[in-house]
Order: sequence, then C-alpha cells, then structure tokens
Amino acid sequence: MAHELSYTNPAPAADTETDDRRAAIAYHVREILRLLGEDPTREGLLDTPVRVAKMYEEMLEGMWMQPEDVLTTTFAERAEGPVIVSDITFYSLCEHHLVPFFGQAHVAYLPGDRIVGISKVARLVDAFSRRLQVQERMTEQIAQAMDEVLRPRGVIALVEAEHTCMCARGVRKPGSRTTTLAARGLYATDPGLRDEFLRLIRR
Ligand SMILES: Nc1nc2c(ncn2[C@@H]2O[C@H](COP(=O)(O)OP(=O)(O)OP(=O)(O)O)[C@@H](O)[C@H]2O)c(=O)[nH]1
Repeated sequence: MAHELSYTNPAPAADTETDDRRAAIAYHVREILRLLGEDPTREGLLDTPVRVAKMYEEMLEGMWMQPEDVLTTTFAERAEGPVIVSDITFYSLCEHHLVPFFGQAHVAYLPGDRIVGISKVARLVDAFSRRLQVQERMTEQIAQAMDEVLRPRGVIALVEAEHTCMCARGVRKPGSRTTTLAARGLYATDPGLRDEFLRLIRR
C-alpha cells in the first residue's frame, strides 16, 4: 500500500512536548513494572522508567528524519558502474512486539548525473531502521527514497536481519535470518545487474 512507503512523519516535537512525552511514557512503564509484580521504587528500578522513555526516543529517532534531509551532500560526477555500500549495521524495532531486529543492509545504485556522499547512504538506513518497522517496508523505503531523491539509473537494497521476536521468544529459533530485497530502475529489470550486485556483496 502506498501509505506504507510514506516518509511523512510528525515534525520534531518542541522541547516541552518532548519532556511531557518522556514523563508520560515513564509513568506508563512504571505501571507496567507494577503490573509485573515488581516494586518500581526499589533502587535498581528507580530510574528505569525514564531510561526506557529515553531509549525509545533514541531507537525511534528516524521517525523525525526525512530522507531528503539525509541524502544532502551530492556531487556532479558521472560513474558508469555501480556504487555499493555494504554491511551497514542497523538496529530496528519490530512493530509487532516492540523488540529489536538487527542486521546488515547492502545498498547499490547506478548514479545518474550525481553521486551521493557514501555516509549519507548509511544515514538513510538509520533514518528508516530507527522507527517501528517491518523488514519488508524498511527495505522498500530505502530503495524508494534513493530512487526519488537521487534519481539514479537503478537502485537495489538487500537487508539481512535477525528478529529477536523469533529468536528470544515465540517460535524460539536463534540464528534464523530473514532476507529482503527491493529494486528500482535498471536493477528491477536487468537480472545481470542483480547477479553482479549479489556477487559483489558475496551473497
Ligand atoms: N513479515 C514480517 N513479519 C514480522 C516481522 N517482524 C515480526 N514479524 C512477524 O509478525 C507476526 C505476528 O504474529 P502474531 O501471530 O500476531 O503474533 P504472535 O502470537 O506473537 O506470533 P509468534 O511470533 O509466532 O509467537 C509473527 O509471525 C512475527 O514473526 C517483519 O519484519 N516482517
């Protein structure tokens, strides 16, 4: 569905809103601790609710990042071959269980008239991983944003991840990995380019 790829997120909250939100989340975490039979006033748990609130702010900071603000530094260069940024480690938060999934993203593009600063590709992965996510949507969003902002001849994103909701709980299959792939432009139509990409990232 189109809206799933939307990058339109709330604008960053004002400081007072951030403070209010942090206090409200901490309040609810304290209640969860109580419901779990814990004593939230004991020393080890005293600061936990605020820590958890800050953790969500950090792990979800991509919610307030727009791809066009991330893919900022570009240079007028023509490169015939692909640019591949591989093994970009990311941590995301599964929207079904609110536990992490993490792994590596590999992104390649065939530049149009401009190349992008390579660190910006890793920043883009952060912008989409640090949200409540599913792996398929995250992969599509990376490819889509590269395509829309940079207008390359082609782009491909491959994400490999371990989901703690599958490893530490539920079906309990540690070590299982999920791979997702999204392609646009020439990478969507030319199997040879896909094969080259997979060979160059050694998968
Ligand atoms: N496709 C996809 N599924 C995901 C992702 N993250 C978590 N899931 C799955 O979301 C599903 C949620 O299933 P439910 O049956 O509603 O939840 P559950 O009872 O906790 O399921 P189990 O994990 O099988 O115990 C599970 O199959 C998860 O493995 C993801 O990124 N992509």
